[in-house]
Amino acid sequence: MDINGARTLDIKRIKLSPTDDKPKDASLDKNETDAENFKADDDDGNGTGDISLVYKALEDSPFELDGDPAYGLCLIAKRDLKAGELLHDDIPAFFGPSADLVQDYSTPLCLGCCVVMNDGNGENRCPTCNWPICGDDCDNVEHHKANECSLFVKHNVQFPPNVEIQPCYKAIAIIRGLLIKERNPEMWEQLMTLQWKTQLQLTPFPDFEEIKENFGLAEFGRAEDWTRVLGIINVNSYSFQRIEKKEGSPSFGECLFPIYSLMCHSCTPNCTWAIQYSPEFTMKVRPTVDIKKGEMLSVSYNHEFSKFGFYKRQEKIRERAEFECKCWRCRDARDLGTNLAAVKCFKCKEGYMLPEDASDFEMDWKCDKCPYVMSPEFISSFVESLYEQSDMAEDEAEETGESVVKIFEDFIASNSSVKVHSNHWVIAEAAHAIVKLQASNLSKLTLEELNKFIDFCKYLLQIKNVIAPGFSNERGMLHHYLARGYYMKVKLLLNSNTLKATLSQEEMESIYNVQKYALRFWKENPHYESLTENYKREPEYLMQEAEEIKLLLDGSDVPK
Ligand SMILES: C[S@@+](CC[C@H](N)C(=O)[O-])C[C@H]1O[C@@H](n2cnc3c(N)ncnc32)[C@H](O)[C@@H]1O
Repeated sequence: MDINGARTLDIKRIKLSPTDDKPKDASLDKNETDAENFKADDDDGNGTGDISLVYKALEDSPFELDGDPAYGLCLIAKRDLKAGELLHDDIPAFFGPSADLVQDYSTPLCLGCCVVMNDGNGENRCPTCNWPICGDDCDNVEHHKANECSLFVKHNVQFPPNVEIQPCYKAIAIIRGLLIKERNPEMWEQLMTLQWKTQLQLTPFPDFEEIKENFGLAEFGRAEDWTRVLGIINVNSYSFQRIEKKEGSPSFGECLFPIYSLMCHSCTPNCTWAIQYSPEFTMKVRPTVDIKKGEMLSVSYNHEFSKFGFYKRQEKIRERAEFECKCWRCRDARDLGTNLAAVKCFKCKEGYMLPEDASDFEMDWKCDKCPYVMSPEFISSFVESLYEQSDMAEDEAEETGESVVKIFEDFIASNSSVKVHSNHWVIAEAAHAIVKLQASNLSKLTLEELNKFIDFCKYLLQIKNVIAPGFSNERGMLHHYLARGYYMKVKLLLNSNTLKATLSQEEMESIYNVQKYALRFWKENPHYESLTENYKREPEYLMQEAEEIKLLLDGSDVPK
């Protein structure tokens, strides 16, 4: 029985009791969701709003609501979806600046566009309420005026209030959420369908009576509504950090999207997302691979999660998102066969150690060649110390005068297949660091260095092909680096008149194909429109370089 049972019963929201079902997120088997497992209950933080409003909001979209014992509510494809096609645009119900990365009130965030106000505009204030607004030309000043501005004037809330900057800005987002209650009761009711407590509930809610009092807003809203809106933000909001279109300072914010809040996370997602610049902060989502009708849509809630092997990743997700990830990759200790977490056996030094059952976080790790077992805590601290070692590469380079790239290469040589699997995430991270360091310096590399750079890109791609398939940012960026590395190699060979003797026509064609793929990635990337002019130069170089390779393929000369 699927969630439609809930719709016909017209219950408010569904609670899914955990079961032993192991659904495939790539294709949810509706028969696996059991009507007996659904019950309306708000105690554990599931929403209680009117779910029919969600169905209504989804009417024109290419996906629909479903439920699953492991994930809770989720979105599934209503029809086959093509990789790269743009899905439904979601406009935030509300958004707010996020002060997690700023120190104190000396660099406030603009209440309009969320930009960090530094020396140039740090003193600018809204003429009505005297709170920070970056300037008269702020794209989003109207959002501030329509929300907290008159409330602050009415209650004489002065900037800065008697709370630290992080809870202060969180309170602004909450206030904006609370104002929806009167302004748009239907949207409020829809927001109330959203999950508002994390599965693990590791962080207690603050005392909102006290915060309201300190803020000078003791009379505004009920403390339980403040708590509920904070919970909704914690579980569902998407954050952004970037350089706004106007050059200079970064902007930090978080947005609450009424539809995409229902999308679940996967460590090998089938969609990618981006938030456009202010004033709209529209969320764009595209499938990275073809998705079949009935399959669940998934994104990565935090792009950082994916690079880790399963154990470290699970730890991060528990700590940061406060749930136990049940995605198909997290149900496989071998990370879909990539062995991103596999550690060389300490005893036989032949086999690799992994737990036999990924769902049991506390299970001992076992060698695949001998009977040796080890506790996950021990393995985790061993891996952590290896990672710290590679993380010190830059400091070591500064101390010894050696090149950082050489230090990373030595780290890989002495640990890959020796202490950990050659695909282990600490090795892949070191290779990634080399690629990133050299990518901005390609024209200075020798042929030998370029060949190594190309090999590192290919090594990383064979991992990403599995854990981030299709038009993922990871694969797109790696194709971009690879294409640029190939181009520089062709240039070097051309300059030494050895091109024809070194690369066959077939190899040149495959270089051109990598360039075309990298260009397609840029064209279909939802992040592209959010790039500043500086970043847009990268795909422009790529385009010129692809034209040159095409000329060579056609037998024409290109400028040396
Ligand atoms: C943004 S909400 C997604 C919608 C949510 N499932 C619901 O029922 O409203 C995020 C929450 O969904 C659940 N969730 C999302 N992805 C999951 C995953 N891969 N494994 C387990 N739970 C997941 C977690 O409880 C998480 O806190």
